[in-house]
Parts: sequence; structure tokens; C-alpha cells
Amino acid sequence: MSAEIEKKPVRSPVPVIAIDGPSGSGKGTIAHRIAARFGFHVLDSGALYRLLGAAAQRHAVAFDNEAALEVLAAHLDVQFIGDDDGEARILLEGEDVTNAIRTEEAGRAASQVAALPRVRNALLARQQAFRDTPGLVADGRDMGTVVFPDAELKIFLTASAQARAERRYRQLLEKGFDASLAALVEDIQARDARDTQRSVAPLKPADDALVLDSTDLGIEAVVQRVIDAARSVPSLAKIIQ
Ligand SMILES: Nc1ncnc2c1ncn2[C@@H]1O[C@H](COP(=O)(O)OP(=O)(O)O)[C@@H](O)[C@H]1O
Ligand SMILES: Nc1ccn([C@H]2C[C@H](O)[C@@H](COP(=O)(O)OP(=O)(O)O)O2)c(=O)n1
Repeated sequence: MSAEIEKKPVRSPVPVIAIDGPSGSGKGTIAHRIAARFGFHVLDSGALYRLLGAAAQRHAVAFDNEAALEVLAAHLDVQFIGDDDGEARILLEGEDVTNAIRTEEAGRAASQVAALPRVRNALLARQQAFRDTPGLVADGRDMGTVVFPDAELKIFLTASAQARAERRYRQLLEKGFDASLAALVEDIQARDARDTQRSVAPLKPADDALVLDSTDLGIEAVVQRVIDAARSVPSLAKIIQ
């Protein structure tokens, strides 16, 4: 008679706060604020897809060449320099691309390469490796659904397309880029459609996510709601101030 061995899922001791949502909803801003508050690390997963798009352009690989993009993703030579204060510099093959990967064109390229299953798979372990003590705030589209399905807290941050385009417009002007609000609304809607309709890891709230609509909420108010939510999770409440 064979003994029944009870299999319990192995839970990582390092806590994760997942912040997913569409472009311009405030994920990056909120992720950095929460990470600074709790002393956690940050994963900007969108930067990896943006970097892959930039690498594809650099090596003349088409955005739909899945086999070549998978190889490029597996060997992506990137460095995140600096700490988690939001000022980190990003190097691709030794070259500083921090600002270059923030354009809407780079976002569009990222969204295209990110729709390919083998590309996502090639970047999975690299993202999971960011899970380090004392904790991680991970920002993206599938942090709570695919990359960290056991995250202690999952936030799905959203806002109307118009509000998100206006935020992006102001952000691009501040960074010294040219921008058109009408074009940004269209870009955001096209990117939302591609990210939500793809077959793998589509943009959608995890079943256990807290959905926060920030259309009429300022940054401070959103930060406070995430802190309150974190305090209500016993395993997080123990380690955060
Ligand atoms: N709740 C909010 N209200 C107003 N502006 C916001 C809010 N959250 C973020 N922002 C601003 O919107 C812009 C886009 O935010 P960002 O964090 O880059 O979004 P995402 O990472 O989701 O694309 C930034 O300039 C940021 O300061
Ligand atoms: N976890 C992630 C993060 C980003 N992506 C894709 C889809 C997004 O449109 C692009 C760019 O993501 P990023 O978070 O940098 O973009 P925004 O700052 O939200 O405009 O990458 C993804 O598929 N999965």
C-alpha cells in the first residue's frame, strides 16, 4: 500500500506586491512610492519589453520574428544602474537608453514583441529573479496573474483613457519630448487593445486583485489606498511600518 504524501505548495518567503494596469495608470509612480515607503525592491517589467523592442531595432529583427526575438530576449544584455529610487539608469549592451525607451514608439514596439508567447517565456525567470529580501513591488501587466501568482497583494490600477493620455502628455513634455494629445489617446487605445486581446498573459485583473480607478484620485490618495491594503494583509503588516 503506497503512503499518501501530502503536497503543499512551496511559498516563497519574500513578499511581492503586484501592480498591474494599462499604460499611464500610474503603476511606475505608485510602485516606486510604495517601494520607497516599505524599503522594497522594484521590478519595472515593462522596461524589459521596451529594451527588447530597442534591441530588435538595433539588430534589425522584425517585431513578429518570434524565433529570433526569443533568442534576443534570452541573451538581452541589460544593466539597471543605481538603486530603487526611480532614478536608475538603464543600459542596453552598455549604452544608456534610459530616455530612449520611454517614447510612445518604444512603448508600441514593446507591446508588439510582448504579444509573443516565446518572448514572454524567455523573460519569465529574469523577472522572477528580482524577488529579493525584504520584498518586491512589481509593475506590469501580468505580475499578479502569471509572474507572481502568489503575490501577497495584487493591485490593478486603472483610469480612463483620456486621463491616462493627459498624464502621459504632461510627462512627455516634462521630459522634453514632442507630443500630441490626440495621437496619445489613439496610441493608448491601440496599446490597451493589443495588451488585453493577446492570447498569452493578457492585461486583466487577477481574480484576487484590488481594482483601483485613479481617474479622480491624486497620487497621494492612491499611495494611501495601497498602504491601507498592504496593512490588511497579515504577512505584509508584520514587516511594513
Ligand atoms: N493618480 C494620479 N493622478 C495624476 N497623475 C498621476 C497619477 N498617477 C500617476 N500620475 C502621473 O501620470 C504619469 C504616468 O504615470 P506612470 O507611473 O508612468 O504610469 P504607468 O507606469 O502606469 O505607465 C506620470 O507623470 C505620473 O506622475
Ligand atoms: N508585464 C508586462 C509589462 C509590459 N508589457 C508590454 C505591454 C506594454 O504595452 C509594453 C510597455 O509596458 P510599460 O509598462 O513600460 O508601459 P507603460 O508605462 O504602462 O506605458 O510592454 C507586457 O506585456 N507585460
